[in-house]
Amino acid sequence: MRPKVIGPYRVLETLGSGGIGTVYRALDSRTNDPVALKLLTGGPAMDSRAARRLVREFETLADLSHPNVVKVYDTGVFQSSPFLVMELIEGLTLRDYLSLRGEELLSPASGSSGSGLFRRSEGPASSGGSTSMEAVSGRELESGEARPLPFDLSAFAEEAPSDELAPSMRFGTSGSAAVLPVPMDPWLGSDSDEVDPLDFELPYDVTEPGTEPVKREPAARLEELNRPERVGRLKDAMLQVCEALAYIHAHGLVHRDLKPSNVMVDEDRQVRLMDFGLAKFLADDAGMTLDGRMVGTFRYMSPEQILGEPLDGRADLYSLGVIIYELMSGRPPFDAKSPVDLWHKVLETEPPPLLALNQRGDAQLARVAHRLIRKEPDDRFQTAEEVYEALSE
Ligand SMILES: Nc1ncnc2c1ncn2[C@@H]1O[C@H](COP(=O)(O)OP(=O)(O)OP(=O)(O)O)[C@@H](O)[C@H]1O
Repeated sequence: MRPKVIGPYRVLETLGSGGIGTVYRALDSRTNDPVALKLLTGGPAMDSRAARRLVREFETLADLSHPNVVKVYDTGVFQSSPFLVMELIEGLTLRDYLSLRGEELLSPASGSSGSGLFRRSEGPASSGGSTSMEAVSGRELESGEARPLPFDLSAFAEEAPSDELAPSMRFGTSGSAAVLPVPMDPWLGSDSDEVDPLDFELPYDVTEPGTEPVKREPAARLEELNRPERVGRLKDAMLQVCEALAYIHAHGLVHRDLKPSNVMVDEDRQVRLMDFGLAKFLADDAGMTLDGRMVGTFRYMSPEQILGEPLDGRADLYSLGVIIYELMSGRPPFDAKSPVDLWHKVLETEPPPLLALNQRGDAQLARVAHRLIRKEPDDRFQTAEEVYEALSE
């Protein structure tokens, strides 16, 4: 049941639930400021002493300050569960942000009250305990995590990429990507303008032993994934994630659970990295919680994280590569029915070339993604700054 009050915070509604806790919209009764409060009830069971110890570790997060990293204001313990009080982001998760289309945003339903597109309905808790939502008009967002939109959706209205991306967006002209040259080498890509995209053969024969079979999304879906405005948003969001990662890595933190739902975009299109550092605090050095559960989301985990090896920022860069790959092709580089099969694939096989899955995909993003998901950390980009540069070229 939703608590009414947690410390000095008045709980107003449930924003969502994940593997390690539930996030509430709350009000700081001392200042009347709205906040997001994450109550960690889904991690390892702990007594209040262990919770207090964890809270002391969380306090270091409050010292961090970066425009692309969600601000942590306060921490505390509620009924033996630690909680974090954060900046409330009035926005969307990355996946939902990318899936929005101009005509939906500009429809009369999307009034500034934000009540037009979706209405919240408190349903029975799903396996993850998430709040269920009901689409009132328009379509449900891609992730199925529809939530009331507290701002005018026209803030995300589609514009021609060239107008939209310059000068406020930080990537170069190549970023706006209409139809992009198809690379000579589907593994690495090439920027050659001389290759006719339509002449490109699907590289079934280039798949190496142990390579995942090429299973493409339907053409209409690929067209949607390649909408220039969407590609522009993806690139800009990735650049902002790089800035956030560079900052947290410089502060000795590894995110360990980077995935699309941990990236939020506000109405000014400013990206916030969420949940950084939590995984580390909840895990011991081998990346396991006290009850033996692995910390992190399997699909985005690097080989070294799967193997329980010591991690550095390059593990986050691997996760970033999986995110780009998935958001470009509509499917993750490795997929399996069980975690063990998935780990086997991540450790042993090569993913299909992105540009075989999505022939008209953005070659620059594809090259960056493939370099990021190399199995050996030494073979990847080594820092978030390097990724930023590669995406800005
Ligand atoms: N600071 C915030 N401001 C606004 N909404 C937030 C904030 N933090 C989280 N949320 C919302 O709450 C939802 C649940 O967040 P939570 O971090 O618990 O889950 P998750 O990231 O989906 O999964 P997991 O915790 O397993 O990584 C998010 O998807 C997001 O929509």
